[in-house]
Amino acid sequence: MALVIGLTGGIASGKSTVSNMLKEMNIPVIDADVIAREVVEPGEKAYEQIVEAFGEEILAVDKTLNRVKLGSIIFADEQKRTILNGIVHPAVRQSMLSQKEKLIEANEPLVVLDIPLLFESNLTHLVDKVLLVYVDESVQLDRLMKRNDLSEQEAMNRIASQMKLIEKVSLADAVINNNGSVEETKQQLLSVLAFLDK
Ligand SMILES: CC(C)(COP(=O)(O)OP(=O)(O)OC[C@H]1O[C@@H](n2cnc3c(N)ncnc32)[C@H](O)[C@@H]1O)[C@@H](O)C(=O)NCCC(=O)NCCS
Ligand SMILES: Nc1ncnc2c1ncn2[C@@H]1O[C@H](COP(=O)(O)OP(=O)(O)OP(=O)(O)O)[C@@H](O)[C@H]1O
Repeated sequence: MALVIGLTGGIASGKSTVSNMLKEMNIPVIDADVIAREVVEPGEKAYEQIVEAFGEEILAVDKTLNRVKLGSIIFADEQKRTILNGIVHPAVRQSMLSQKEKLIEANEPLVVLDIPLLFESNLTHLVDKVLLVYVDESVQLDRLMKRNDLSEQEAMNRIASQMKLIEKVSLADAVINNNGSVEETKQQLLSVLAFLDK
């Protein structure tokens, strides 16, 4: 029986950092953010729906989505975010589910689903255990502003578009505290994997 772990957290909390460690251990990771990019490529159904809903002004010159522009719209406006989610999320869910089934059929003992909005979108039924990558909000804000080159207000809008990380702690089966160094996070990951496998 495969164990399916849901890896979640908040924006810039360190999910990719942890998922890269898992990949280095040859553990398969299905990444919702990667799939969310694939399903909005030109020619895909979700791409057409987004252009219809948001207009050609959210396209770059090469006709791909201008993600910076779309992000600045949807993180500042809950209604527009709900519209985008309604277009993208069903396609992401379907693809994740079929990738998960394929890995289980291939007898992988451990499969990880990296889903930032696991709790917000009520997707816990897709996984056996939930692993949360937690950081304090001040660390999250700081890392997000630096990584995405955002103003404090823009970064705060993005954090506010998700459930607070502190509220996710009590919903998770295990928590990694990523306030410290990357090496400290790796040590926590190793202990958590041994614990979740029991
Ligand atoms: C708005 C978009 C174009 C911005 O693209 P960008 O390349 O700047 O960010 P990226 O996709 O890498 O997402 C970074 C992080 O933002 C957060 N985030 C993204 N979308 C959302 C959302 N709709 N609600 C809350 N948080 C979100 C997640 O923590 C995610 O890990 C893009 O995030 C998007 O299409 N979002 C809608 C789909 C979605 O919900 N994706 C998240 C997981 S399915
Ligand atoms: N322990 C750490 N110490 C210092 N910087 C870190 C640490 N962990 C992650 N970072 C940095 O913080 C930023 C966010 O980390 P990461 O991209 O892994 O988060 P994420 O949860 O995958 O974000 P998102 O879902 O928004 O893409 C990155 O720039 C990363 O290099």
